[in-house]
Amino acid sequence: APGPGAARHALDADGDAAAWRSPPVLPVPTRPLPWGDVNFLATSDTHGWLRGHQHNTWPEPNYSGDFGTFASFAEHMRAQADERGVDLLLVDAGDHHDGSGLVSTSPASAVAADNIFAQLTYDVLAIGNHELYKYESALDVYEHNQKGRWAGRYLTSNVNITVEERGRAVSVPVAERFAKFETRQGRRVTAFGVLFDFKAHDRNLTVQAPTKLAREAWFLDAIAEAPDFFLLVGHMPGRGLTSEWSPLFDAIRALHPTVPVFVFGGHTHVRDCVQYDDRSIALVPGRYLETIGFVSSSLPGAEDDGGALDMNRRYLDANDVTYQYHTGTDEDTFHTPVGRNISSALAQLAQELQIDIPFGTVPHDYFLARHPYGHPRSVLTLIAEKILPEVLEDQKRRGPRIIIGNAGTLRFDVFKGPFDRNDELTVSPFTSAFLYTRLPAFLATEVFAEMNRAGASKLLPTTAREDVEARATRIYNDWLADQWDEHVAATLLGADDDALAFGSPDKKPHTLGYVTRDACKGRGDDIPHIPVPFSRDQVDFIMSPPPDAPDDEVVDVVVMDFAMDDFLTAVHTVDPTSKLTLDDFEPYAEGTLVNAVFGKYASREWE
Ligand SMILES: O=c1ccn([C@@H]2O[C@H](COP(=O)(O)O)[C@@H](O)[C@H]2O)c(=O)[nH]1
Repeated sequence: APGPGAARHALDADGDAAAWRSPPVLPVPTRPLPWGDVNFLATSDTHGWLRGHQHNTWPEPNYSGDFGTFASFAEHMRAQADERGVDLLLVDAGDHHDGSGLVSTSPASAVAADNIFAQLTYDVLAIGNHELYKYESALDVYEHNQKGRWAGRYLTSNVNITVEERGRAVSVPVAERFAKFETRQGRRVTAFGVLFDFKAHDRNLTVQAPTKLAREAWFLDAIAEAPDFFLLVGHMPGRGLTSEWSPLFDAIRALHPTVPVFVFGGHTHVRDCVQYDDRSIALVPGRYLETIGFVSSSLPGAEDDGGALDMNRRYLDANDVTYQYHTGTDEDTFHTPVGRNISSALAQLAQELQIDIPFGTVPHDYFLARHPYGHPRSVLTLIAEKILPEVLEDQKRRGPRIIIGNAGTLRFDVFKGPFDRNDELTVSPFTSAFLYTRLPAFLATEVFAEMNRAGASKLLPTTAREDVEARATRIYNDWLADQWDEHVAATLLGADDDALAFGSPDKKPHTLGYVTRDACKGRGDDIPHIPVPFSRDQVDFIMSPPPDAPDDEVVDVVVMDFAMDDFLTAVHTVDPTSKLTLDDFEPYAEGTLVNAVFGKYASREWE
């Protein structure tokens, strides 16, 4: 049976009552978790998906558990850990903001959603880049931390905020810089919370590069004494050339060659795992409350020979079938009071925000990345060719125009069936506005091509590493593309997907989902899946169809404000003599933000 969230749109998939009567059947896990002396449950990049995934188009049902059922799961897991005499810690690597109606309706709704999030006790949390695009978001984290929302466990080792204290502006850590605490089994932990060297943050916020953090006197002081293990939670990738963990890890290893180090990353939205050495493990637990990461490890005994520890990981699909299998519970015994409270608080918040009222009914699925840009069922094509040209209206400017925006503003698929404000904010949560200038049509088209050639600058975790696979969206897309290409190649070769079948024909995958290849031993995915189709032909920027005007005609060129710096850079690359600056732009369709264009279109075209 699907989780509670799946029911809401049970009519969506086929638009008839049959879908309601036969909700998707989820596969049951078959491998118990490999518990160790210390165990972790990890989330990251939840982006407000606290009500779980509510549509029936696959692979959505895999992720139908809401944050309340996750809380019930975590509580049962904690109780199991106590019974076994081992530790279980909960960690989260940031990016709570931007992504659903709960967190993206307004700053106040994001605060309310985070207050519900905080009903589940976490051991360590870190901040993400989406908490820093707007000063107010970071200020909220700062103020609620001061009021004890996360009980001293929200760690911002390298992120400061400028606030007013006694009439003076001072730069202070957004929350705690580090934490030292004891687990329930009495193990001493030293923990940090780190963000990658993020540049696109708002004013009055500071992010220190992890390389610099690793040289800070306070950091060296904090790691001087050996704990039973180090816990590094942070919003950055776990491995590859992009990994920014190495300076911190190296600083720890220089002092403590054998103390276990557990790293929990995020930002890239992938499932990933690597061991830096045989006493450390780094895990990235996906995105959007789709995946719960599980890590377990043996710990050195009294007579430590310094040898390898037994470290394991598992990626759990976030649904009630998974949760009940791994806790030996059933529908009657699974839900805990905290879990139920969280689920009903989320439902009540959604009701108050009025995000479940449909604008219209989508005739068929549109996918963010299953089709190439230009395909009629691509969300990118939909917004560029249909939605923006139709709903972006400026009463004073009726002439020909070209509209350019960043594809990163679009975050999810649009599914067949009722389309409501929650769906709208899910696909496009950002409050980007539109500005226009006047340029020859051919120049705008060339600038658009140059923007895609250069790529979106704001995706770079570090500007110094432009030439590597450092773009978070690219890492996620490449990960999906590799899964799909491998599946297609295997199918063409006539292989029977044995690699995915967990060695047994009756366990052959039959549902779409993630098929993870990472750098840790054994199989990470709890459930074997068939990968989701993916097209590599994606773009960083989208453009409306050029107007029916001569190439050299000067037209309105409308640009989404978030893409403005990349637009101006591209203008000066294409035409080095251009003097165009931001001052040459005026507001266009004032008051229309990108997070409201889908709803407008749905009310008109999908009613
Ligand atoms: O106002 C905004 C803020 C961000 N974006 C885009 O979001 C992604 C980054 O998101 P991650 O979840 O951290 O990967 C990037 O594509 C930004 O361009 C935006 O469009 N508008």
